[in-house]
Amino acid sequence: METVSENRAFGGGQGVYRHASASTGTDMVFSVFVPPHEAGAKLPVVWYLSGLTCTHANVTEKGEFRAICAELGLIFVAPDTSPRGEGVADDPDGAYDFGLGAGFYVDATEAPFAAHYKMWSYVTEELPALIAAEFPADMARQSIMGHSMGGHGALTIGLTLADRFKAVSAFAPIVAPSQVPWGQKALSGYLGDDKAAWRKHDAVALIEDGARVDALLVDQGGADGFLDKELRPDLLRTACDAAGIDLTLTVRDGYDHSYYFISTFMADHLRWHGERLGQGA
Ligand SMILES: N[C@@H](CCC(=O)N[C@@H](CS)C(=O)NCC(=O)O)C(=O)O
Repeated sequence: METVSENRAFGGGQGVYRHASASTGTDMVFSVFVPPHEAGAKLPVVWYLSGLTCTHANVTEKGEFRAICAELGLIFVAPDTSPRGEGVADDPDGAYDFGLGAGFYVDATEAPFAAHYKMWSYVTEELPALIAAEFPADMARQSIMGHSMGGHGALTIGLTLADRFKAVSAFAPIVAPSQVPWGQKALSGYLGDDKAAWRKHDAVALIEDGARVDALLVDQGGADGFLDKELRPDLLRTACDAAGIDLTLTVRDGYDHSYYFISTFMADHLRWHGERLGQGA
């Protein structure tokens, strides 16, 4: 692992790191905030998965998570959203919603994407092992959150690995990719036409098929331009109600899809995670 940058922040350290990923077969960059802590202490880990077009940098620079993570003693990890570099296939038209910056947190099975687009394995296996080895992380206390495509990632990973994550939350998530244009394009492109494979990467379908968590926290901007066509939190509401999952879904009037929205509600989400990770209110 190579250090790209390290900066003192809120008494802790904000780092950006690069490593050669066996999952993707590319170099991958991620960021980690380590709050101030006593020597030898192990701290819980909050995973943040980003949305379309993002790298680790968007939330790292605009997410406003550090003060609350320092207060609560939470490590905050932000991976990239796709493999990148020479030989990595992109959307044939260079569109923003598929290919580079749009890995959708799946292990692709379709050529040419299967060669490098292994974001599920990267985020659920390889990067956690690296975090456990290199940072003062208590891997028995992890939680996951994300935005938009990253909200989809947080929900699907949190529902699938429910024993691993003590809290799952999302900002403006894609909740049912099988039913919306962004998701249909991505899942068909990465996984092919087998809809059974899609269901493992669709939060609403996972819940319909029996996946369970005790509770979910979702905030959604009421003025988000993607709300009705791509995000559809109503579908998550229906699925959670039918399954008995305690979903706290709040539509925030006037807020859009941007980091102005995310940063406004970041502290609320991290406090909710902190309570469930044993780090106080
Ligand atoms: N308007 C964007 C659509 C994609 C978008 O809104 N991406 C969201 C995640 S789905 C984001 O976080 N963008 C980066 C940022 O706001 O910093 C574009 O066309 O690039």
